[in-house]
Amino acid sequence: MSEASLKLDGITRTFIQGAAKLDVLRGVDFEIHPGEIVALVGPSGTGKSTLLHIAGLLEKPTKGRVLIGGQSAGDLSDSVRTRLRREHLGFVYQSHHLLPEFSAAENVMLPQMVAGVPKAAAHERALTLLAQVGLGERASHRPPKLSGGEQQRVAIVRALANRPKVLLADEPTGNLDERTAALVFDELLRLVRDFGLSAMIATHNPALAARMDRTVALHEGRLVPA
Ligand SMILES: Nc1ncnc2c1ncn2[C@@H]1O[C@H](COP(=O)(O)OP(=O)(O)OP(=O)(O)O)[C@@H](O)[C@H]1O
Repeated sequence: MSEASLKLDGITRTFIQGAAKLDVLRGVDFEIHPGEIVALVGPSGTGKSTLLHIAGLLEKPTKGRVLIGGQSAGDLSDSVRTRLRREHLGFVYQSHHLLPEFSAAENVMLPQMVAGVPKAAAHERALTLLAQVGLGERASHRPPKLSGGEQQRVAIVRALANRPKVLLADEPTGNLDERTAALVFDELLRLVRDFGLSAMIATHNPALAARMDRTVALHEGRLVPA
């Protein structure tokens, strides 16, 4: 089988709060292969967000290694790690985290410009991506003028703007009503499949989990098939 897009090797994460010690992750070993879409489930508080933050290089594990396309992130300087995150990983949160003072297109342009894409090319790509989620006519609108579903669509294409290899998403439709959530989730899956990405998506919704290629659950700090 080809090399894993994302590999977690013996990941542990312990939080210390005063005298209390909380072992949230206790040795997670896991691989996502190119093009594979994995649902991450588990009761609230089992560590799904913590695991996604570690996999997304937003947080460091207490122990263990994260390998992105075969490269171990822990061996890298902060600046190279940041570049690896920017070039290989896209992240979608439950809340859209769009900048309200910028238009939808500008929100999608920003990560590209930070990565050095010229403004005109970033604008063109933003418009192309927004059109792919039915927001071609709304590109110049600012987020407060968009519906919740539209805001989350913008957040999804923003995460894809720099052509990541792996998309990580934490309850990406968790703030939407059931019908909108189903529509936005359809679009998310369609883009991930069309672009040939790997993805790990945390969800509390069994119907959404069932639409992914496989499901893993966090149980007592480890990932187990579900
Ligand atoms: N920075 C932190 N400091 C201390 N404890 C933390 C920190 N971040 C998370 N935790 C604790 O780690 C545990 C796992 O939290 P996490 O948010 O990863 O769970 P989750 O499975 O994503 O939950 P939910 O489904 O409710 O979003 C919780 O008990 C949480 O309180």
